[in-house]
Amino acid sequence: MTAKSILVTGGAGYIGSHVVKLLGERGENIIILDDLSTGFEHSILYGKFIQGNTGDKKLVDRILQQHNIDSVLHFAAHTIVPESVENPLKYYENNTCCTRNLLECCSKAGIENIIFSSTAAVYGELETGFASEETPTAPINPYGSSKLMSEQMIRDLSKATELNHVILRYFNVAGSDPDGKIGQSTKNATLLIKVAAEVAVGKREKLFVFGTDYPTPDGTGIRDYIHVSDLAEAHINALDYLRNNGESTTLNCGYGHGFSVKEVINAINEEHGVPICVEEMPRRAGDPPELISVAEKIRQTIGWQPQYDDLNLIVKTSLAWEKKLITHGS
Ligand SMILES: NC(=O)c1ccc[n+]([C@@H]2O[C@H](COP(=O)([O-])OP(=O)(O)OC[C@H]3O[C@@H](n4cnc5c(N)ncnc54)[C@H](O)[C@@H]3O)[C@@H](O)[C@H]2O)c1
Ligand SMILES: O=c1ccn([C@@H]2O[C@H](COP(=O)(O)OP(=O)(O)O[C@H]3O[C@H](CO)[C@H](O)[C@H](O)[C@H]3O)[C@@H](O)[C@H]2O)c(=O)[nH]1
Repeated sequence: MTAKSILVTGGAGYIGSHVVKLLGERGENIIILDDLSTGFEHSILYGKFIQGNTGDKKLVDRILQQHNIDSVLHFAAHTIVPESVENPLKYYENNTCCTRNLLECCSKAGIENIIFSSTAAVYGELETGFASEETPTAPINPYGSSKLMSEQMIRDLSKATELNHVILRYFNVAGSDPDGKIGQSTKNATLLIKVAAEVAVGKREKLFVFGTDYPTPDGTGIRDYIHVSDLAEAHINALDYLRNNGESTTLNCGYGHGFSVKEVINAINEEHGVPICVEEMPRRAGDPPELISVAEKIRQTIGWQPQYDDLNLIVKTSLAWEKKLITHGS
C-alpha cells in the first residue's frame, strides 16, 4: 500500500499555495487540482498538479481512485464579494454546486477527512464587532451564503457518513511567505493590504479609504488581519487533528484583535519609508464597521500557535512580495 496522499483543490491560489508549501516541506504526498481561473501554476512548489475543475465528476472520481487519498483540503472557490453581488449564480455554481460535486465524489471514494475554507463573511453584520463560532450566521452577500451552504452540506454529510471535517472560517488573510518564495499574485486585487502594497510599489496611484465615519476610534473600518503562513499552519494542525481522530468542528481563524484602515496605512508607511497616496471616500456598500474573531477555540481544539501576529510583519512580507512581482515584471 502506498503512503496516503492529500488532495488540495485550489492549491495554485494565494492561500492554497502557502498550505502546499508547508505540506511539501513535511514530506506529504500532494495532488493539486486547480483550474487556474485565478491561480498560477508557478505558485505550486510541491506535489503533482492536475489542471481541472472540482465540478468535473469524472476527473475527481479518477483522481480519488488513482491516488491513495485520505484527506481533502478544499480551497477552490471564487472569492470576490462585489462580483458575487453582481453575479450570484456564478458563486452558487462554483462555490456551492462544485463543492457538492466534490463531496459526492469524496463520499463515494470513502475519503476520511475534509478541511474546508470558509469565511468570516458567514457572520454578516455584527452587533459587538466580535464573532465566536456560536455567533449566529447571517451572510449579507452571495459569497458568504455560497460558503455557508457548503458548510451545511459538509456537516450533514459528516453526520450521515464516516467523513470528518474541520471548517475553518478565515478572517482577513494577508501577507506572504516569509521565505519570499510565494505570495499573493491575484490580478485586480481588492483586499486592503494587497492594494496598499501595490500603491507603495507604484502599481496603483492611490489607496481609497472606504469610510471615515464609522463608530470606531479613528472612524475607519476595523478587521482582524491574519498572516497567510499562520493560516497555512492552522491547516496542518487541523489535518493532524483529524488524522488523530479529532471530532468534526468549525473554527474561527483570526488573532482576536483588530486594526483600523488608518493603522494599516501607518504600518505600510513605516515599512515603506515613504507615505503612500490615499484618498478618503464614502463607505463601501456591505462593509461592517468592525469584524474581529473570538479566537480561543482554534488554539484549544487543534493547538494552533501563531508565529506572525504582528501587523508590521504582515505588511513587511506583503511589500516584499509586491517588490518581487515588480522586479519580475508581473
Ligand atoms: N483571501 C481571503 O482573505 C479569504 C478569506 C476567507 C476565505 N477565503 C477562502 O479561501 C480560499 C482560497 O482563497 P484565495 O484567497 O487563495 O483565492 P484564490 O483565488 O487565490 O485561490 C482560489 C484557487 O481556486 C482555483 N479555483 C477556483 N474555482 C475552482 C474550481 N471549481 N476547480 C478548481 N480550481 C478552482 C483558482 O484557480 C485559484 O487557484 C477560498 O475558498 C476563499 O473563499 C479567502
Ligand atoms: O481599497 C480598499 C480596500 C479595503 N478597504 C477597507 O479595508 C477593510 C478591509 O477590507 P478588505 O476588502 O481587505 O476585506 P473585507 O473585510 O471586505 O473582506 C475580506 O475578509 C472577509 C473576512 O473577514 C471575507 O473573507 C471576505 O471574503 C474578504 O474579502 C474594510 O474596512 C474596507 O472598507 C479600504 O478602505 N480600501
